[in-house]
Amino acid sequence: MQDDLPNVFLIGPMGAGKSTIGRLLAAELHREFFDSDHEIQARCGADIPWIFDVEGEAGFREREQQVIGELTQYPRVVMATGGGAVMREANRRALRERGTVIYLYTTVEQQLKRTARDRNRPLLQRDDREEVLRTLFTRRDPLYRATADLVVRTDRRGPKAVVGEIVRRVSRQVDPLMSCKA
Ligand SMILES: Nc1ncnc2c1ncn2[C@@H]1O[C@H](COP(=O)(O)OP(=O)(O)OP(=O)(O)O)[C@@H](O)[C@H]1O
Ligand SMILES: O=C(O)C1=C[C@@H](O)[C@@H](O)[C@H](O)C1
Ligand SMILES: [Mg+2]
Repeated sequence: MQDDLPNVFLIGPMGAGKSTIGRLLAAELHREFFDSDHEIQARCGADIPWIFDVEGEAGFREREQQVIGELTQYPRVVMATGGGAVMREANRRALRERGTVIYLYTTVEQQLKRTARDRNRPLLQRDDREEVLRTLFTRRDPLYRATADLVVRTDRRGPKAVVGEIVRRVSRQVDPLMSCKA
């Protein structure tokens, strides 16, 4: 596998597949994998619902900015971010300046299916989940697009096929002639 690729940062909404695809992509590229949500929980010694309960969403966003600010400085990593990471300008800037940013796009219908039984996403622990996801999509989709170098759909194919597309498209960005090679 080509070894001169930049850091790869995955952004997108809850259930887009950032954590799932990020882990597979890192294995494919022989890169270290970080997940900012996991890192926040490990450092805090508590899960995300607990942080939201005790510190509020604002407390969680502070922790998230700290973690993204640090992890984006590592070389040669793949990092999955949380769905709301793009809400802060400092995060958008760190991601854009320090790697290739990929927006994993999916539909609200897929998000609903993929997060149906989950209890670890505090923003979705309510009856009007569909409305919440649609509101977040309207607010955040322009920010995902403004931050990303590439948009990759995850609603029509499984994680392995998505990883294949990411590797092909990121490689092409690094070496545009690759698309002409056999
Ligand atoms: N391309 C895909 N096709 C089908 N299912 C998928 C795909 N990608 C992820 N999933 C499934 O969707 C669920 C949510 O995926 P994942 O946790 O990776 O999302 P996420 O983007 O990291 O969400 P969050 O922002 O909340 O951390 C998982 O059960 C995963 O197996
Ligand atoms: O979309 C969001 O705001 C969130 C997504 C998750 O990845 C977590 O970062 C947290 O549940 C908040
Ligand atoms: Mg995740």
